[in-house]
Amino acid sequence: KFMEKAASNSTTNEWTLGTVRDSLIRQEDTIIFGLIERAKFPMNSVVYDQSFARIPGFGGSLVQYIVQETEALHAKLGRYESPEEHPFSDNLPPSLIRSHNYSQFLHPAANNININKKIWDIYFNQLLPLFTVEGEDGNYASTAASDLECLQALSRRIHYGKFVAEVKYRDAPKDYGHAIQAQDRDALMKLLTFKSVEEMVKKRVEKKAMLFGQEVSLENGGSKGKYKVDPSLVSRLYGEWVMPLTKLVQVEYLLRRLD
Ligand SMILES: O=C(O)C(=O)C[C@]1(C(=O)O)C=C[C@@H](O)C=C1
Repeated sequence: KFMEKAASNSTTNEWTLGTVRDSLIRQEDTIIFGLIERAKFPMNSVVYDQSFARIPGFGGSLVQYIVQETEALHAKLGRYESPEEHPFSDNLPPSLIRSHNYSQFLHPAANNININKKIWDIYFNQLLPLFTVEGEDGNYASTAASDLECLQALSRRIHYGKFVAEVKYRDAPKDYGHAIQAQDRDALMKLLTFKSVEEMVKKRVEKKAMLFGQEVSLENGGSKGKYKVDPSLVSRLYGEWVMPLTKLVQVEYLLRRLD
């Protein structure tokens, strides 16, 4: 019994509910800084207009182009071999470098879960109009690059649900096992939800948005309640989209956990 425990600990010692939550907390910073950077630019809606781009040999918009080309470059350096990374593009080139020996913490079914299409739609149709002001300033490439940063940060955070789910499964394999065998989404959702944690997350990201997005001045007083992104919007972003999607990834993963 003891040996069994020691052996299982040695393969999982870096992954606990505490360490995966620490990573989610750190990723909040990346997401909020990304939004602050994007909010520097107005909407620049031509970036999303397929008929504006007219790039020879490419039918899509400027943002589709920068995503496709950047992901192709990153794929060549093995970015999407990491279990924490998920591309938005299909048909990426293979990695040109020696593979890193990533720890086999997740069940192999994790490889088949990628909800980036959903993240893409929500980001462009619902989030962007909330975080940017109307208008055009011509900084199209910077705008598109900044969208890609936001998309990557959101995607990484949301798909991190796979790690959260695996930790939770290992902590309570019997409870989860029953719900998985029954393929009961609602029961899984109930098991993995911690309302009090969600409330804390929403409060913390709001506070971070205040701190990171304040005007810094050497004169007394400093920030006069003017923030680079609206802190209550960041809290809403988490409550309405980021956490629900992270939970969706957890459910999708758990449903396949015993395959
Ligand atoms: O911290 C957890 O337990 C998670 O599953 C992560 C998370 C989140 O997305 O932040 C999602 C579901 C829980 O209800 C609480 C928080």
